[in-house]
Amino acid sequence: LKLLQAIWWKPRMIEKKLKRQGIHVLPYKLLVGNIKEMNKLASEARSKPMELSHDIATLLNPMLQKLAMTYKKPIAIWHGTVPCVVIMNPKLIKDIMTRKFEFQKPEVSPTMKFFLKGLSNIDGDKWAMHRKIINPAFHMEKLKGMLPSFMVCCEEMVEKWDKLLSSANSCELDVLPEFQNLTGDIISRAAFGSNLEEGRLIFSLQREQGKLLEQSIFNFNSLWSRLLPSKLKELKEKMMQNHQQVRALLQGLIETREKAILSGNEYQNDLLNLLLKSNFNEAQESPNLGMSREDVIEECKLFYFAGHETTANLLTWTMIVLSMHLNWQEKARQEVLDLVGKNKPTFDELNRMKIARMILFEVLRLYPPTSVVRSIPKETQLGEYSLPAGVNLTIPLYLVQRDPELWGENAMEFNPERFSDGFTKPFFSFGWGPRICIGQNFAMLEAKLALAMILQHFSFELSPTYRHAPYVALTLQPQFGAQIVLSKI
Ligand code: HEM
Repeated sequence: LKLLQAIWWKPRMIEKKLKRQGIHVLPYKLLVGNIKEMNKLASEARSKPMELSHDIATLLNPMLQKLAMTYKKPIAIWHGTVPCVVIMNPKLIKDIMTRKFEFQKPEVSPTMKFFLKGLSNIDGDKWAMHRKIINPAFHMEKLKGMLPSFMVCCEEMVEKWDKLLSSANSCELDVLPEFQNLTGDIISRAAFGSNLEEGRLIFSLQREQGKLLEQSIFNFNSLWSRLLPSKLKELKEKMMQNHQQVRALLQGLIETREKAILSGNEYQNDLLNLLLKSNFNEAQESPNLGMSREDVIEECKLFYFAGHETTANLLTWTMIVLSMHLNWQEKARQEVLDLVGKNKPTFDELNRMKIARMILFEVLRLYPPTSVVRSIPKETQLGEYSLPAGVNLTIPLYLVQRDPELWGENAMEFNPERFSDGFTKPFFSFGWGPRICIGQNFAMLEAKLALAMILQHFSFELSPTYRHAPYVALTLQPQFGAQIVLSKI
């Protein structure tokens, strides 16, 4: 009876409640919901070659795109037995993202829950305390102190690319793995600058952990693996080994740093140090406040997951888009050369790079690395809708930020001028409200620096081997890589 209730009766009841409020609900299909047909339509769309355009929603999720264009109100689709209400209205989106205690992070698989416990996956008072402690580490003046670390990593990448061009005028390069290495290295240095070797080891283990987690989600969702759990068990054992190794390394680092802070022996201002100092200050106010050592370990691990792939994708799409729009590549290069010539850009000079900033925001509008999802543990009012408990809310940023009603008839076009006066339209690529991305200034600074240094040294265009195929694999990536032809300037 319980099973029947979960897979048939409850979905039926929710469907009725949603329909009564004028929400268009796709018919519920026992157990699988609409996932199967959604995936089928997406793989059909992907099997055809796509022209070089920014109209990518038809490729990412053709079913959702059609529904969103047909029904201007919220619609609901089924992820298995879970109803997902798709929200496109910016007023409702801001409301959801502002009411942080009512609209919470959704339940993830038990494996994800065990291995990812940091800021982005916690709620309530614990989240508020962690956010307060971590915030100071990402303040602008702290980021300014991290710029030399960012610079070293970018210089290493530019030197490597220079060497590739030492015997030829141009060369082809898939920039996606290049930027994954760059942002991984930057976050290692920024987080554990004074213990770089351990930092790199921690993050290479985290990288492997990320891949295993991705596989575990796939396996967890597949019915066969749940019936034959040996594959899942193997994955979990490997993940557990990595988890313990990372924990031991971080514990050692934290103990040494804590001793140094207490004895007044300052380390340089990397993220770990800033976090520990802020935690000490919090604990001094009251012994009940402050994060435990376990919490600090989890937050350090999260920096890597949250900050590495997202920024690598931003840089990758920027290279692709600037190869499609050579006039903007030239404008951005001119700005960099006018401001700094071939010198290393300073923090203030980077802040003055307006065209680079406009380009990065326009790329983030069209190619947001993630979408946002929330759950509601109890019946909740949202605008005119009363949403029943158990419903998830999905905000597909790649659709919202292409909506012609919000962004104008030319919403599909790449036009960085939209951001010449800052944010005049609803822009959610870094989230919104109290849970807005804590690392957004960090990401923008590293992306701007990397872009400026690339523009100083190279011109680039798309390789004939590049196939435009945006694809969601946890984050939005080019499915077959980002092959670019680089030439030296
Ligand atoms: C282009 C790069 C990035 C993008 C597009 C991005 C996007 C986002 C978005 C959309 C959220 C909100 C998710 C939600 O509300 O469900 C978020 C949260 C978060 N991001 Fe980023 N992010 C980027 C880079 C970074 C970096 C570099 C770091 C750290 C070094 C970082 C750390 C975090 C953390 C810890 C959260 C959780 C905040 C909270 O829940 O309070 N992100 N990010």
